[in-house]
Amino acid sequence: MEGQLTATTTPLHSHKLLRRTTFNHLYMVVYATALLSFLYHHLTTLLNTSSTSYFIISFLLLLSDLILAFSWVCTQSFHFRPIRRQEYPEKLTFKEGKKQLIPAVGNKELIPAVDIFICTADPHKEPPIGTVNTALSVMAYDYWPEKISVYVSDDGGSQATLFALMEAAKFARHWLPFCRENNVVERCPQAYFNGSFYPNRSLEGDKMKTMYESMKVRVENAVERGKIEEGQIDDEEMLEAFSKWTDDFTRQVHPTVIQVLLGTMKDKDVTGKSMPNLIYVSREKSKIHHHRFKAGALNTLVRVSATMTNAPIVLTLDCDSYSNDPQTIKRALCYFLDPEIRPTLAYVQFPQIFRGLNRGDIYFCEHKRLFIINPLGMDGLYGPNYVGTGCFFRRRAFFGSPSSLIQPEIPELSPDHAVNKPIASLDILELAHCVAACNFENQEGWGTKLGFRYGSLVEDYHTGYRMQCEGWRSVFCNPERPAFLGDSPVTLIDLLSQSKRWMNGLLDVLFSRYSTLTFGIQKMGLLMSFAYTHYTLWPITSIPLTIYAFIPQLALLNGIPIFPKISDPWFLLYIFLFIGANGKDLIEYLLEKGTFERWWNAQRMWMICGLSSFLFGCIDYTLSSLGITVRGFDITSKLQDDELSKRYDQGTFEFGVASPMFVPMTMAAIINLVSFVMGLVGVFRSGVGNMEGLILQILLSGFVVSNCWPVYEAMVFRSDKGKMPTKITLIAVFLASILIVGS
Ligand SMILES: O=c1ccn([C@@H]2O[C@H](COP(=O)(O)OP(=O)(O)O[C@H]3O[C@H](CO)[C@@H](O)[C@H](O)[C@H]3O)[C@@H](O)[C@H]2O)c(=O)[nH]1
Ligand SMILES: [Mn+2]
Repeated sequence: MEGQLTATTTPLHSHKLLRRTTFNHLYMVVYATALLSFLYHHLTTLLNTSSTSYFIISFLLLLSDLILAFSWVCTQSFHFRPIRRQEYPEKLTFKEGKKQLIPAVGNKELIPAVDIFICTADPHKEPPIGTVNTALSVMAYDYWPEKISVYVSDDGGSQATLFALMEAAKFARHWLPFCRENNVVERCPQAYFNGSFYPNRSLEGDKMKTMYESMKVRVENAVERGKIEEGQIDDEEMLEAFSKWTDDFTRQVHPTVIQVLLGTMKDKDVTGKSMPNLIYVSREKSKIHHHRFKAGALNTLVRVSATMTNAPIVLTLDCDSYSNDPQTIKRALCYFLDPEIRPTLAYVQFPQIFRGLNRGDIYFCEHKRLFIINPLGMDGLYGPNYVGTGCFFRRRAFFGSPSSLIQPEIPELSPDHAVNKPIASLDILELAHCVAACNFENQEGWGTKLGFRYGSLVEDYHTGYRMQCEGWRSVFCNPERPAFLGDSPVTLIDLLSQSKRWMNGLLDVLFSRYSTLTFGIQKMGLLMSFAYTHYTLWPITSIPLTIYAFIPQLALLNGIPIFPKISDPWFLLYIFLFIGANGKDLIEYLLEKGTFERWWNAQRMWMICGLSSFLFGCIDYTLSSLGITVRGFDITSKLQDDELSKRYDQGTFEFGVASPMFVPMTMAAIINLVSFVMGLVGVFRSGVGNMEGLILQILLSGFVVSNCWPVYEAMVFRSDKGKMPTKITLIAVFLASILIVGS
């Protein structure tokens, strides 16, 4: 369709500095001064110690505090110039026909097409019905359907996923007009039929619901059987597609499968209107070529989509992040169409927001800092980091810096190439297969200079970072109504495995030649590179967290005072630093619509991760760097069983499996309890006066104990499947006793 989008009145967006900024600056000065005096005090203590054990303890504490202090310095980047944006999609108007006069205000633009990438990788951990819902929710965007193409990348190479998308294509013919005609806001069918929107029931709605439910059953059955039998398919073309799953077709080794399920030129919905394109892509896999996980999948989609539609705007989504607002494309366009920011704008990132979190969000899946607070801060600098899903890119950004376009190996892949053949034509399909093959990337470029970057398990963070180093900028778009909703882990081990993978990926970047501390500083200056460094330091904070979880407590048990006495003025400084950091954090959390309960759980998860996923991430990274182990991308499960969901909804921690990651935290729980109790006993026996030097250590143990409540519960009081496995408890008790006796 020809036509133009115009902004009738400018501007399409605005932003303002957050009111808290002045306070932030003031706080920075005060806290930094306190921190400096604290480190000075530390150093003098260290230099004045005579005994060796005392020296070792002081040294470890100084090391911890230096790491924490540097991490604090890095976080200040987020508070330096935080901004909040607003966009006005209603100001985008549309004029049909090329010749029509367009009001001479604002900018004129041909309606940009959008290629939407959805990644899935495992039909068992990521049920295809979820992918179907995500695909349907974006196909139903309030946008010109012929301008939308949805590409689903299936790294699981699963017949069930292809089958599910075939079903989605059929259902879409009814669903899209239904949404349009009824002005449905909730365009993800599962969410619509479950949610609070469905009460306006209608005959038509009920019919849709029945249709949806029966599709769901067919899809789930297909997953269960794992194979599609001939009888289930009547379409010739589809039969041919399924025939690619020969006996030697495995997830790790198989040819490319590309199937156009809907083509906008030929397929119409039940009311006769055009449909978006829907394309299934399972790239070739072989044992000789590394597939580069998600980044590899996305680069394949960049190329395949270039041959088929080559839209200037690309949206990346994980299979679980469905669209929650049909206006989202227009919202993103408010930035992409602005001529002022356009030349360097690489991407518009929406926050990751999760559905179904329990009230207290016990595992801190919400990641309010990562997904909301910090991006607001980076937005006032060069823009937020890319978080893997819910992000609109300008295709051009995959091909070199804003000032120098890197031409890909064939002209058809270039961002300015115009596709002028129908997507299902033989030429196009042949080329699409060629660029999806494993050996296509043998040439230099992809993953280093072109497309999504390789070399880190957090391809999202790495890609956004490298683009910003090249001179690209980004925008954080955080509308009132969440644009996307996703799934989060519901068991502790899932969360920790995810977090461990992230830590591995962050270390990949920290120790690469593109390190945020060297390359980053050169390319982007201190503020931006410190913002990025804040993340690469996450795994490293396991060092101070581990030291603080054991050393002061063991010293307390041995009656060794390591912090200032109550009567010492330095005591107040310690208290101030603790309360200052936590208090500021809490205020910020509450200002961004958080609750105290969630904040408390967030700081608890920080401790838990510090003693598990951060620590094991570092170990994992070291082992694999030495070539001892091989790392992979453990996909986060998006499944939930009923009993498990019930425990999760009640806010009960799920341990259940005997993972080594639970050992250090369980040991810490035990040691802190013992030292806290012994400390209190000491105070009762000999009075506060004689224990003056140990009070801070007792308080610290008490604080850890109050955070460890779920661990005690899981060790002692629970009998359900999610309790702490006895094996872990025994190992932890054994190791903790050795530490106590040996110290
Ligand atoms: O070889 C792979 C591995 C994963 N994926 C897809 O990657 C996405 C993210 O995987 P998930 O297991 O959900 O990881 P999370 O840790 O929950 O994801 C976060 O962190 C990832 C980086 O580690 C980012 O890619 C994600 O966008 C971000 O949401 C999913 O859609 C997967 O299907 C692939 O396509 N191929
Ligand atoms: Mn995920």
